[in-house]
Amino acid sequence: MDRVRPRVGEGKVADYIPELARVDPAQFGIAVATVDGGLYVAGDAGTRFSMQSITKVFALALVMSGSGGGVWGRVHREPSGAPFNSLYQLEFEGGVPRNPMVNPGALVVTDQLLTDTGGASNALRELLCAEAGAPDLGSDEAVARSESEHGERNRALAHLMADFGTIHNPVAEVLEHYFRQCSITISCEELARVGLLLARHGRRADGSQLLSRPDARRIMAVMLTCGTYDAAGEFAYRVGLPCKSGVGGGILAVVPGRCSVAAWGPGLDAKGNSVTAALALEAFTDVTSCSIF
Ligand SMILES: NC(=O)CC[C@H](N)C(=O)O
Repeated sequence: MDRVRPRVGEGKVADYIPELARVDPAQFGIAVATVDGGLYVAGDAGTRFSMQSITKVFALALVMSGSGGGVWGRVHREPSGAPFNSLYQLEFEGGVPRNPMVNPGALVVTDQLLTDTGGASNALRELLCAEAGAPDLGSDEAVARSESEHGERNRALAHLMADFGTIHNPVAEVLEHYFRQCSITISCEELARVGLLLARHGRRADGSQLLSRPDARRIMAVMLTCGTYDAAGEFAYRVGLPCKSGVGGGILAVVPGRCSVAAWGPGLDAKGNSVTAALALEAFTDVTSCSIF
């Protein structure tokens, strides 16, 4: 906390989704959940925030546990080196997104989830509720509406992919589910518990296996290389853990076999990653030496 406290309030809250711009930037929380049942919290770890792109990890987990490899024909697994909502790369590369952690890739995953389940955002909500031990997790309707009303870029990405044949379900339906998925709210404490799904190599809180061990490993590899967009190299250098960020200011990091760390501070840097959450994760690995390297 000492390294982060003087920086709380730094960065800029996401305002391209106007509802997110209403969040007080002077907040910070962190929670560490360990595979043996420990939970350590500091700051605003109990305050719920908009999960945003962190949901992309768990949508991918559901798709990999269901249709398995089906989605990989329509999305690559390479870092994009471009912003999460970039259009030019998508068109240049024939409508196949670079990875499932950027918006177009996540839209493909949502499309697959719709096909697999017929109700993508519900399946995801149910998974998150069960792993967090919080049955009341759900979408913030005002944020979902705000995303939809200001979602022209996501619409452009989805329509471009539909034109290339990458998206199979009706574009409006895919977007609706995607916006509802991104607007789910969660606290650091709850998110850290959800992250244990990966720390336990795919085993759920109830002891059942959602993902095979190799698939859990693959998802963490995608998080490490793509989870923080065009800052993934910087995160690997500074933090050294698989991470996934969201424009709500949350970042989830996983230490395989040991623990899951959720940090949150609403102020973002220019690449859309939380300034204080990144600092906190860097301090965490510096102090604990809990890194995969
Ligand atoms: N990086 C993010 O968290 C982006 C998610 C956001 N809902 C969007 O689609 O733009």
